[in-house]
Amino acid sequence: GTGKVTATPINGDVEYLSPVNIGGQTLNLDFDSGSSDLWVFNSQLSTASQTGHTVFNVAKSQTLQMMTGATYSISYGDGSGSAGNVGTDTVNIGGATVTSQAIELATAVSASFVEDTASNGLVGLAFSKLNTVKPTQQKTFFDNAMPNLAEPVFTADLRSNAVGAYEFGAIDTSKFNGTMQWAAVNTTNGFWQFSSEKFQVGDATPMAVPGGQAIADTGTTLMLTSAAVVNAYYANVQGAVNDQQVGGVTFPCNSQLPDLQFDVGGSFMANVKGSDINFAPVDNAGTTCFGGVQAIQSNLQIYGDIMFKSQFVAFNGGNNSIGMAPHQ
Ligand SMILES: CC[C@H](C)[C@H](NC(=O)C[C@H](O)[C@H](CC1CCCCC1)NC(=O)CCNC(=O)[C@H](Cc1ccccc1)NC(=O)N1CCC(N)CC1)C(=O)NCc1cnc(C)nc1N
Repeated sequence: GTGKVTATPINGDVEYLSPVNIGGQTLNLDFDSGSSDLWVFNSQLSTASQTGHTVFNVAKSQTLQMMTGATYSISYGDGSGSAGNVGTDTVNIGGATVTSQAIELATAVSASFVEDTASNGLVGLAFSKLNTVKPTQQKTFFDNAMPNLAEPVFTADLRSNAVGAYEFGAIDTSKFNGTMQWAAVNTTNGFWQFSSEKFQVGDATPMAVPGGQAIADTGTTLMLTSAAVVNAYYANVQGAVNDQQVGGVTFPCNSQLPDLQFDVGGSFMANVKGSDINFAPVDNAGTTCFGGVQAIQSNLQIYGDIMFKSQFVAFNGGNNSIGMAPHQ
């Protein structure tokens, strides 16, 4: 079978939310190809933590079965996290259904999750080896769904300030231009990781990237790479400054940002449109804007939503590869 759901950008493309049906109850969740836990806001949480959220009511599901003694605890790159207990239930994502999916039921969530009332949890779509359930690690929705999918794939069609889609089991060729190009994924770290050894602005000399590895992460808002690449890119932008106050590079909102190409698997260069690198204004007047490409101190670069807004991406769990093509 196949399954398709909308991916709706929230608060200026900070994240994308999709409807998921769990035991008959529908919640808007954040699909995250950078982690492997499916966890939800639920009726076990304190009333304070539930404020403003749609929660999964554990009493109302006819099919929820608690997993005795199972717990989870996860922390994310931005310092947020959640923890709780675990059950299994039927999960239906746009028609793709798993009858006994591990559902992680938060009994504690960090403040940033409480404040982000649009999101009621995450669907982890990285590799199951990263799942945090103890004592028995659980499988992701994609791993469980794969045997019944028409093709062992899911795709991310994320749009700038417009509704896009996640699809399981098929690659909709009407959603991208030209031929999709593929690269091998290294699953050692549990991420959708591929080699990405260089960047290029226009027809300037390509810039090498130390470590030369990247992950495709729908759960990260920005595109995070080496400081050297960031500085070389914004050297092309009049008035760009590294503003510690704001926490990264800003520039005049009316700047003409150049496109940025990045290497995928050493086999092709994919393009990020300059317009997608203008992430958002930092001031009310909208004169100074925050860059979508920012520096990270890590030998693993993180290509987040900024990249997905320029590239239609296919994740192939059958042969562990990643496909990219410019959006239609
Ligand atoms: C099993 C763990 C799993 C693999 C985990 N994976 C990740 O952290 C990557 C994953 O994709 C997570 C998924 C996020 C988590 C927060 C909620 C939204 C989804 N991504 C990140 O943490 C990347 C950094 N965060 C982000 O990109 C958040 C995402 C967000 C969006 C909306 C609301 C709130 C947060 N957005 C921002 O920081 N910004 C948006 C606004 C802008 N003005 C600034 C940048 C990990 O590596 N954890 C190890 C880890 C733990 N602790 C730390 C400190 N670092 C770590 N790497």
